[in-house]
Amino acid sequence: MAATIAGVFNPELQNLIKESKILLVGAGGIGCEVLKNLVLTGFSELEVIDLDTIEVSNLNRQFLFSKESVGKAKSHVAKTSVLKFNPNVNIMSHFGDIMDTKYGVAFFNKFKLVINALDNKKARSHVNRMCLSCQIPLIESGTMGYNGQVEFIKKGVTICYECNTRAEPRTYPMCTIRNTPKEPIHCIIWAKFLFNQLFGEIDEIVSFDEENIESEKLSARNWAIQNDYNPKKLFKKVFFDDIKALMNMKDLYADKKIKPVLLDESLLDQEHVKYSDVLDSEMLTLEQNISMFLDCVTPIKEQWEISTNKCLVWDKDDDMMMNFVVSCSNLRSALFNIPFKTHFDIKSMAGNIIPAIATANAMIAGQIVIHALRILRGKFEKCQNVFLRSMPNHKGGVLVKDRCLQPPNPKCNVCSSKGEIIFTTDMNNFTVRQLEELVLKKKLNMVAPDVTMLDRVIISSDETDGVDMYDMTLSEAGMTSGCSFDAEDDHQNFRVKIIAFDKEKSRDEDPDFEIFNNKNDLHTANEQNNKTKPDEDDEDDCFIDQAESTVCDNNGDTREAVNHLMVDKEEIGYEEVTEGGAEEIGNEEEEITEKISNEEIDAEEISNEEKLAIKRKADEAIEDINDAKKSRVD
Ligand SMILES: Nc1ncnc2c1ncn2[C@@H]1O[C@H](COP(=O)(O)OP(=O)(O)OP(=O)(O)O)[C@@H](O)[C@H]1O
Ligand SMILES: [Zn+2]
Repeated sequence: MAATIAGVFNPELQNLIKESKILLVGAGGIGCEVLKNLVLTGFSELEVIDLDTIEVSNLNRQFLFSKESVGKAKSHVAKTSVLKFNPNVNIMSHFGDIMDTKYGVAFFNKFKLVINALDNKKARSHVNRMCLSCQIPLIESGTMGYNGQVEFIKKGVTICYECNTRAEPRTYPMCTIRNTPKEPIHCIIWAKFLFNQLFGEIDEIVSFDEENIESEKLSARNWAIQNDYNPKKLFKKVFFDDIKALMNMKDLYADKKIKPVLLDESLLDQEHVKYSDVLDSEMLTLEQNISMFLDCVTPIKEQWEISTNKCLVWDKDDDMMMNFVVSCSNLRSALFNIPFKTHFDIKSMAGNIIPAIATANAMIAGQIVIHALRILRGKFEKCQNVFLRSMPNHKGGVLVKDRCLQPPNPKCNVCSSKGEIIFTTDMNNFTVRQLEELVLKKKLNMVAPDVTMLDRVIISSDETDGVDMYDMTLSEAGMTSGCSFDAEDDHQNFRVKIIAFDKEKSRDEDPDFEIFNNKNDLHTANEQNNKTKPDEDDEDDCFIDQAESTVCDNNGDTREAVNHLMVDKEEIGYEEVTEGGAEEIGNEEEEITEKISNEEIDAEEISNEEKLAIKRKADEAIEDINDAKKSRVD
């Protein structure tokens, strides 16, 4: 393989590649690409873990899987497929959840490097903590549409995954979309899937009872063709019969609050209800949604019949396609007791659903392996974060690199030793169970938390301890405003001191609890009348400011400008694959910088015009990086 081909890598690196044990977490879109790259690069000691089985919808980009492998464990099939590239590689595949306590410190300690190719924040945070605890370098990655990033994390050297607040993830589990929608967006995604099933490229199967999912004969498309896309029959099938089938799957809704309700049968025969005079910003009634659905099926079917390969691409600017998604998602909402949305809202929400792009995953996976090689050689300083942009920058590049490693945030609850957070809630109503589920597990990403207050155990991860205070409120459990307690997760080697304040809920819409990183944030929040949550842009700005301050020093404009240009230079010279190969910059500003760094000219001697030129270039470069960061994927 590549590592052993003379001239590709030096003998020392060849050995490192052969001998280093690597853990890959996730064998999905990015994971498949990474596994293939690792094997083809010559890595020979690999373990891969994934908790999921293969779905039809994975096949378009997770190329290690084929139709025959649908339903099988991703990790096992991925292993079998890449062994065909090189049968001499030692790969162990695990079909399991990386958060399972059986993958503890002893498991992680085996690895020289861990690579995350995950799709959720909780698992990412968990692996982050495990790697910090075991002092193992971690490569974190993600893509969204054409965007993506690769981040290097090492305790004491870089920021960790949790050093900065991250936007909430924008992906949705398929089971929620299929069976237990809770929000309008779940119904909108479902409606788009249904559209694809009937008229487009089939991705997820969202309709028609589960037993027949694999049966081609009863696929939604074939059913619709057999019934000549009769709108009324389709309406009955999707919004009545399928729901009855879902309701019969007792286990699905056994202990959940979310259960579908059946619509009134008389709606099947309702007269046409006019909706053309309803503005896009106004809400349609249930009856209007039904009429809209019945009206749009036939025109779309006619478009589909004459389309290339009989395949339509959903387009938010096509009135009929838009009406289909509006009516289907609102009808689905009616079944699950979810508020309707207006045409206008649905258009913007449906237009923002971002598809996974195979080439973005491939580029990110390539970059992951380049980082892996640097890490093995101990060249951490070259592992700056890399961002994949959706549009080329002014130099025609789509991959941009941070100017330097981001140092750890000393206030981080996870990687700094001073983990302390402020927690406010209504202590007379908030229960110990809510503290465990909503705060410790959901918000703070713990897996098996223990809570002690003044040596008294309030929550124990060990059932045999017999501690059961779950139904008590925090007050009943002995907490008072201003008290502090320790929450820890031994498995993650993560502990944090929590200072709790009692805060009565004055309005229904107030949150059940809030978390602040320090007292100042709490005070600011109180001052702003609880409007605390920074929006996404603020977070990004914060992040970027921090990055800039680590590079610029106080030596005045010229130095700053030159520093900025260095970024530009590195970024343009995205040639590091060749490790120090010549860069094709060749512009005036570059020559000046080189002269300065070679001490051929004194920085002070640069003319103002030249300074301005440098500054202009630098600003463009910074803008590029900032643009890329704004689309950081979680
Ligand atoms: N806790 C976990 N333990 C093990 N594997 C996990 C865990 N959580 C998620 N995964 C796996 O991570 C993989 C993520 O891949 P997925 O394809 O969804 O996203 P991706 O690789 O980021 O790319 P894309 O979204 O483009 O497909 C999935 O196969 C999923 O099963
Ligand atoms: Zn941190």
